[in-house]
Amino acid sequence: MTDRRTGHVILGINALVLGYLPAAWQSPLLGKDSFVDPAYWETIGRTAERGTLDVVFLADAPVLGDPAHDANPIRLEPTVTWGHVAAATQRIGLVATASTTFNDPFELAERLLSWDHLSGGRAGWNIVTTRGADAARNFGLPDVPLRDDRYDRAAEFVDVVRALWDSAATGADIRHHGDLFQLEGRLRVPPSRQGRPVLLQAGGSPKGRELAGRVAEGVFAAELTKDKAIEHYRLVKRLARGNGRSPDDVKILPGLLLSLGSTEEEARRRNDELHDAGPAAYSVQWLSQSIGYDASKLELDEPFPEEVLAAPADPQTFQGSMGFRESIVAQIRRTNPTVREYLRQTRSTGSGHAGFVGTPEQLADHIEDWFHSGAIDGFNLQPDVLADGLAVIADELVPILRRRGLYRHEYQTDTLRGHFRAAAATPDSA
Ligand SMILES: Cc1cc2nc3c(=O)[nH]c(=O)nc-3n(C[C@H](O)[C@H](O)[C@H](O)COP(=O)(O)O)c2cc1C
Repeated sequence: MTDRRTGHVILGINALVLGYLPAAWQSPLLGKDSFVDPAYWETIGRTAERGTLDVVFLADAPVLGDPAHDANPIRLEPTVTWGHVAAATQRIGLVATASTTFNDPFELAERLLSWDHLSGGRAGWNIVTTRGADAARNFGLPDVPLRDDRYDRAAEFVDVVRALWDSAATGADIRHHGDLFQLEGRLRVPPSRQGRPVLLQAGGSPKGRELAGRVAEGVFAAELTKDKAIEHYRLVKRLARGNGRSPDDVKILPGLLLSLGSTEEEARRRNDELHDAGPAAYSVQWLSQSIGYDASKLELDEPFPEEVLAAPADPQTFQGSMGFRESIVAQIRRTNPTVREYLRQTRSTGSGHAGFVGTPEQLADHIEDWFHSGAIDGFNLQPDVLADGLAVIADELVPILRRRGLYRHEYQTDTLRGHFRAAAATPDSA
């Protein structure tokens, strides 16, 4: 029996530009330039705000994506996109992903705090270390640094950024002489309405979770099953406590891939049509880059060989996300499907992120179940096509959650940090 929590869930939207499925661009609601159209992005912000959602989020990497497994290979830089949307909205939180491997802490601290000012205190930074050699080559490197080196840099990078944000408040220079960064000085940007941007983290390896426990106020996670999500939830809350923080200081927001319809059949038909309209090899390519093995070489009507599921020989050099890989392998081990069955089932169960195909009422049931089970503080929802999927969330899902006492009727707070703090407390069981 789970203890019934009081308070509301957190609802984010991981915009993924046009939607999480590669065929999203074919929607009749979109033009060929929607992804660079200011009006498209204003509509995303305003629709999310109409639903009193907490935050819109942009995952990102500083590289042209591979359309074989990236549904949105071309995209604008997130802080610029959300800078524009901030001017068209008043309450919705705005989270941009930025790499600690391919940025400079002073420049990023200044850019994020400036944007936080102009958004009225609604900015958040999703901390990632970036995966894949393609991004590295854009910065003159043959490959990304080893995973632990990336996270050692991330840890020091974040400390420098936070010290610089402190200097904005104290007016005192910082003198940082660390292993990776040396700087003396202070920011020229004053503190924002919420003081400083909210810190989020995405990355499920041990060092990723360690960083989350120490500094993150939000964790964008990949959890395919409720029991693994509960495990992850309790781990990060424990890590926060271990760093002298309240478990309420960090909110856990797994991603959820969505295809919604007015009936389950309609939702399934929409999901199938979008998958069928996309590249046939997309699911195989996504799986291959997630587990670090060319899945097209596997026997379709056989289960996954153990050597494919076993942990990467060297996690330091594994090019994907350990967080995604672990969630996929746990999902496969649960039902031991053939490769063909797995690729088919991922249409509804998701791969990397959990999937959901159904009605807004059924989605509210799912959210309520995971929330009261202590598996989440909210979800980072990822519609198959944003152009219409986001409106269903704002206009149909939110009213259902409100009737159940699970969501705000109107904004009571006006900063992103305020939205997070207004959400339900961590259950005692966590
Ligand atoms: C839910 C989730 C979302 C992620 N989003 C991004 C992203 O937008 N950009 C990025 O470069 N890495 C992203 N990552 C990967 C990591 O943040 C990071 O890049 C790192 O290199 C690999 O993370 P991990 O091995 O700790 O999972 C994501 C990972 C997870 C689990």
